[in-house]
Amino acid sequence: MATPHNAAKPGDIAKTVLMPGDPLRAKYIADNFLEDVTCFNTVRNMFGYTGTYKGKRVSVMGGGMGMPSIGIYSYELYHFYDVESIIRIGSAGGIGDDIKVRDVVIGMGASTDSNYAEQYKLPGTYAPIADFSLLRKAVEAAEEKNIKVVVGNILSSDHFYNDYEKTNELWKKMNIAAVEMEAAALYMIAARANKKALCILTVSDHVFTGEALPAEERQTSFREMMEIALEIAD
Ligand SMILES: O=P(O)(O)O[C@H]1O[C@H](CO)[C@@H](O)[C@H]1O
Ligand SMILES: O=c1cc[nH]c(=O)[nH]1
Repeated sequence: MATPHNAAKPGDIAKTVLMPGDPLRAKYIADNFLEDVTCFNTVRNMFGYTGTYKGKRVSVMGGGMGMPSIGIYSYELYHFYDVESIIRIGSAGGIGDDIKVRDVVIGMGASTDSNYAEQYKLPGTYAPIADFSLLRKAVEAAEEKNIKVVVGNILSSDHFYNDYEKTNELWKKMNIAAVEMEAAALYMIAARANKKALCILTVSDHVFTGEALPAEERQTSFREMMEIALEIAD
């Protein structure tokens, strides 16, 4: 039962899928953390793998950049492949003054400048939030591993390059910790499907200070976030 974007057959994908934006980060996780790995998707090079982590069956698949992209992949995983939980693991730009490069940020809520919620025809403003059980497990796993995490409101933006330079200052006034581009849509799709989602981020650069992770450090700095996500997969 393939979809236009996923060649997996029924049963190929585990109940929990870790979803980085970059498909090569999915491959990195499969190569470095999983055992008995099989590749279930290469359509559009959006690699997807299933393997085991400490004996647990878990999948990892790229989700692409932006809400339309993660919207397609997460919708298909929830609705056509019986996936229960998607844990996005991504990079983010720091916004809060107390946020530093390499910090791990968990999106309890995901504010957005996107109109992704328009499709639901709601008579008000929807607040996209993480699944509490996944959020709690992630915080507990981080505590056990002595990893400091910031839990708060993140911004899922349609714009990596924004023409209006005051935008991030306005979001900062509302106590937004960091900016990325997918979590709000993922949280909405999960809610609508009655499934679970969480977004864990590593700060790769800071929007105001200009501090940035060197390219070669990105993979290793993302390790803590990957380990938290793998621990809570069930
Ligand atoms: O590192 P990933 O998961 O791709 O996430 C962030 O990086 C991309 C922008 O460079 C956007 O997808 C943003 O959300
Ligand atoms: O979406 C993103 C990701 C990393 N850094 C940013 O500034 N934005």
